[in-house]
This record gives sequence, structure tokens and C-alpha cells, in this order.
Amino acid sequence: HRPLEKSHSLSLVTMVPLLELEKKLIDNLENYTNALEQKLEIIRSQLLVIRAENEKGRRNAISYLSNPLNGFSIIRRLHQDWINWRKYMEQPVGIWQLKAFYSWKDELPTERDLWDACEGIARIQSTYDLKVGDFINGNINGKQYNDSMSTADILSVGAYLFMKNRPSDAIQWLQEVPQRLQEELLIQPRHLPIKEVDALRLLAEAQIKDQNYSEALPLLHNCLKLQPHDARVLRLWKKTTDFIENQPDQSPTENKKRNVPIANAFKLSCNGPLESSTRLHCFYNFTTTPFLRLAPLKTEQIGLDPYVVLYHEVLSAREISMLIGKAAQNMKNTKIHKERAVPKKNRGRTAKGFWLKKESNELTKRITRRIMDMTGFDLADSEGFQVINYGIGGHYFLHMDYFDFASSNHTDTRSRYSIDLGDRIATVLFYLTDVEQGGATVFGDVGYYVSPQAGTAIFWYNLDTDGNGDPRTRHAACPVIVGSKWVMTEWIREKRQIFIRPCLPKAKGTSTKS
Ligand SMILES: O=C(O)CCC(=O)C(=O)O
Ligand SMILES: [Fe+2]
Repeated sequence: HRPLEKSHSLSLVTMVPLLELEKKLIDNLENYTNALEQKLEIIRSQLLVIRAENEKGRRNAISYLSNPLNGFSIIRRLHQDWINWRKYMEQPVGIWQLKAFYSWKDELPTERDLWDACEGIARIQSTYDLKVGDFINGNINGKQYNDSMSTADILSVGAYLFMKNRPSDAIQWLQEVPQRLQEELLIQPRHLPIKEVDALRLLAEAQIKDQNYSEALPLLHNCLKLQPHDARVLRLWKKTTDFIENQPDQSPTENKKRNVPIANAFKLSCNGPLESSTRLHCFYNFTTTPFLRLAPLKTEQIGLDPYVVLYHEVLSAREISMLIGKAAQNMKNTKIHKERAVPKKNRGRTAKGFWLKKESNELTKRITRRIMDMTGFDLADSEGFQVINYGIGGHYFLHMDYFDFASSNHTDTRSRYSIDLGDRIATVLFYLTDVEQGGATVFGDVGYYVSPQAGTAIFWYNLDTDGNGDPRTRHAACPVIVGSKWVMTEWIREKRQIFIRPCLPKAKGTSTKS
């Protein structure tokens, strides 16, 4: 049911040091320019002197050389000085800066980190149906930001999608590139050139892969204008014209999109709440525990069946900043590049988690008591808190929180101990931050949609009253668009609740559990 807990994309908080690293690199590059400048300065000033002497000699060579001071000097100059000049020219510039650069290379994000980020960007764009043209110009979901993507950024996302065999997605990004390259070239020369011909060819290849042969042709034509004898382009040209000749009436409107139902469900539910029932209301909960008579909980019903409620203002700003502070500290310490032995699958969650023991300190103990007030459950055997910070486009795909010990014959790797504690009867999910855009928790099958709001907590039962997993609790964390989403989960185990929430056969049910 559940993707691995650990995913390896970078959470926003682990990305903070990248900005510091970048500053070091920029300073280093600046030092490099200083070293270059110093060398230039030395050469330029010397040039004046040696050229003056040479010109003096060439004005009247014989007269110049007839003076032994000069005749001797030119022999010495060409024997000694010029060898020294050659040596000086050979001396590399910025050796120190180069060494420094190497020393930092392990701190740089890896290819894998970049791919995860590409995937995150692509996920935001596709989940929320954003126009690539708007998105790259900082117009995100109708809001204009003062930031944009560079041509290299855009190309990188396009190239990634192409590599992942998603040509029609790739095209949306890649087709932004050629025009921009031309415009940029007019403004300033590039240090790390993206070759226009490469961008055009990649776009053409994506069009071919997507079977838009007639779109590919003019692109290849332009490639050949830039690089007439490029063998790869010529091959693509041949392939494309062959296809067009053999299938003259290929219709461009032909539906090539594969339908991925579950992905569509995810997309649909992330795009805003459905009409919700008017029977839902807000109230003060005075009753779950005696303590609530003194401090009732502000409760908002999200849905009755399955039962999901939101408790407002259950964490203070101070508590939140302590939780985030503690988790952030620990997440930053987990070096980005360690833990690289990642299974290929399980990209279902793109966030970093940090486990906090319930007994860690006064704060966690207090929160534990509060959860008991919120749920009425005994938390003694329940799991620790997991504090999660989502990364770029961070999400958690549709899943159930329960393991389904009751109805499935579990043969996976879960420990005996975990099974003894019982399944995850309920989930409490605290929102530690607001999220500017995206990041909702959605129950796709029943249309519940909850936007994160710092200090609130959502609570639901994963198991129905006969102890079986309730598949309607299938939920997801929608991709974060803008913002740093922090949440903290508490999964409550079933065994201890035996007298608190005894198993009841369903009303008309066919429960087999006694
Ligand atoms: O972050 C969210 O909104 C949901 C997280 C979740 O479903 C989980 O951690 O199991
Ligand atoms: Fe979940």
C-alpha cells in the first residue's frame, strides 16, 4: 500500500546550504578573474616596455645593433627572456581556485538530484495543467512572481522528459528553447554555450518520437542550415521523410495520450474541492476526554463517512517553530549525498522525513497528550512523530496509511513487532506551515480537500469499526507549487484501543472478524 517512507529528493530545508555553496563558488570564480587580471596586468605593462625597445631597434636596425649594448641585449633577450615568457605563459592561472573547486565537488547536487527536481517541476506543471509558457515566466497558477526560468533550466526539464520517454511533455518545454536562445545571443555572449543546433535537434527528436513527423521536418531543416553535414540530423531527416512518404494522411489530431486512471484521479482531486455536503459543520469538541471541558477543540467536519475532521489551532506558533527547528537541524545534517542506495521504484513520495520520539521532551509529551484529547486513543504503543518537509513539487501519491494486516496475508518485510502493535487505526496529521500554492491533502475517492494551515491537524480513522482497512481513506498530498510544506504525522496503532474502540461488526456487514 505504501511507498517507502524515505525518498531521496531534496526537501527545501536541505537545499538551503546549496545557496551557501553557490556563494562560495561565485567568490571562487571571482578570485579566478582576479588571478587572470593580475596576469594580464603584468603582461600588458611588460608589453609596453619590450615593444618600445623593439621598435627603437627596427627604426634603423644597423645603427641600433652597431651599439654593442643593443647587440648584446637582443641576443640575451631572445635567449633568456623569451624562454621565461614562454614559461610564464604556460603557467596555469587560478590553480588555487581550481583546487578549491575540486574540494567542493562532493557538495554539488548529483544528476539524481537534478532529475528529481525536473520531475517535481514537471509534476507541478502537469498536475495543475499549467501552461509551460506562463510557468517559465513566473506566472504560476494565475499569480505573477518576480522570478522566471532560464533557457538552460527549461532545456534541462525538456531533456529529462525526453529521456524518460515522455515526448509530448518534453515538446512543451523544448519548444520554448530555440527562440529564446536566439534572443539571448543578441544580448550577451554565453560562457557555457547551449548550441542552438542541439536544442533544435532534441526538439525534432521529441516530435519524431511523438509521431509528429511534419512538425519535425522544419526543425531538422533548420538544424541542417546551422550544421549542414551533421550525420545524426541527416539520419533523422531520412527517417522522417520516409515516414511522411509512407503515411501521407497521418492525422495530427490522433489521440496519442494514454489514459492513466489513477494518475488522473490524483490530478482531478488536486485541482480543488468538489461541492461539499451542507450537512457538515463546525463545533467545539468538549467530550472526547474530560480535559476538553476546560479546553474544547475547535472542530471542523471535513466529511462524515469516512469520518474526517480538522482540529483548528492545536499547535502554537512557538511549538511549531520548535518542531521545525529540531527537524530542520537534523535533516540538514543528513548529508545530501549519503544514502544513495535507492531502489528505483517508490518515487511516490518526494519529501524528507525526520522521526521524533514521543517521549523526546516536554513538547512532544504535551503534543502526545493533546492527540489523546483529539482522538480518545491510548498512544503508548503508537508510532513516533514523523516531521516531513516537502521539496520541489513535493507530493505523496494516492495511498492508504494502513497496512491491512486484518485482511491480507502479509508476507512482506514488516516486523513481527509491528504486526503485534496492530494496524494503523487512525492518522493525525499536523500542518506546521501554510502553503502558498498547492500542497493540499486530498481524499480522491470521496472528494475531500484540505489546504494546509499552520497549527491545524486533520484526523481520520483508517480502519472501519470491524478492523478492516477502509479503502475510501485513500489520500494523497498534492504537489506543492509554491511554499515550504511542513507536516507532522502520528499513526496510531490498533491493539491498545481494544476497549476504547472495540471491533463492531458493520451494520449490514459480512464481517468475518470476531
Ligand atoms: O502531507 C500530506 O498532506 C499527507 C501526508 C500523508 O498522507 C502521509 O504522510 O501519510
Ligand atoms: Fe498518508
